[in-house]
Amino acid sequence: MNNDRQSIEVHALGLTMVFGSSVQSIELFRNLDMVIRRGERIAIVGASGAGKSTLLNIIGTLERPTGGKVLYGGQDVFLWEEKELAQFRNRHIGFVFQFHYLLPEFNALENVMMPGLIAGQPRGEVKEKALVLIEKLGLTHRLTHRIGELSGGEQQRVAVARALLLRPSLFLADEPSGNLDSRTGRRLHELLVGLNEELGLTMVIVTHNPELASMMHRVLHLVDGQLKQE
Ligand SMILES: Nc1ncnc2c1ncn2[C@@H]1O[C@H](COP(=O)(O)OP(=O)(O)OP(=O)(O)O)[C@@H](O)[C@H]1O
Repeated sequence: MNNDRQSIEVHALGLTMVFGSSVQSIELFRNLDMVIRRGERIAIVGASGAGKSTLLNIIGTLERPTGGKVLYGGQDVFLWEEKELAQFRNRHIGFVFQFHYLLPEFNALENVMMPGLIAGQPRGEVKEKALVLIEKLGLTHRLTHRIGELSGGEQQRVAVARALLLRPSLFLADEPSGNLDSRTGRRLHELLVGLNEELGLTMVIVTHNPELASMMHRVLHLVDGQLKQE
């Protein structure tokens, strides 16, 4: 399987994030910069509440920062209309969350196909791509199982396959192994590293798991509102 989609370099510039009112507010970060180069795998670590998920959501265009910019290939994505941004996100960014948000009323195959169908691609082509990914992730025997009939590790692999369907420029994962037992978690970690090495998939992963962090090219520690390289 080739990754025919060019990865895009991503720059976060001067990010500031403040929640709350002028009376009571929490500042998560101020003037934070980050570069994600093509083909890199990066971990973001830090204490609970430091703002890791918020930072990942901003990089993934799911949340708008209070200040600063996120550039994809030089383009300031937060200048776009919400609809345009949603299309860009679906097309270019693959997201995996700790609680994967799969659709329980659909089976594994249908869940993996969903981003392709949302993007308006022909059903036959989408199905073909989904089947290749499902096989790669070792889930072929679970194709027609509904989400509730799959183990936690299988559900997480379905979420990874779904995130990869449109060959994203950037793969983001928030605690992907957070609710898995250590053996299943380890398998998922190896799978993610393999996808990076094999497909050149650029990835940023928020994790509390030291083993997963140690498998990344760079570990960035979010502390006192700044990223420090370990
Ligand atoms: N929409 C919001 N409104 C107000 N406060 C928020 C909002 N989103 C997050 N926060 C606060 O910002 C802080 C950072 O949250 P975030 O989830 O980014 O941290 P985290 O580093 O990912 O934490 P954890 O490791 O526990 O998941 C928390 O104190 C949280 O309550």
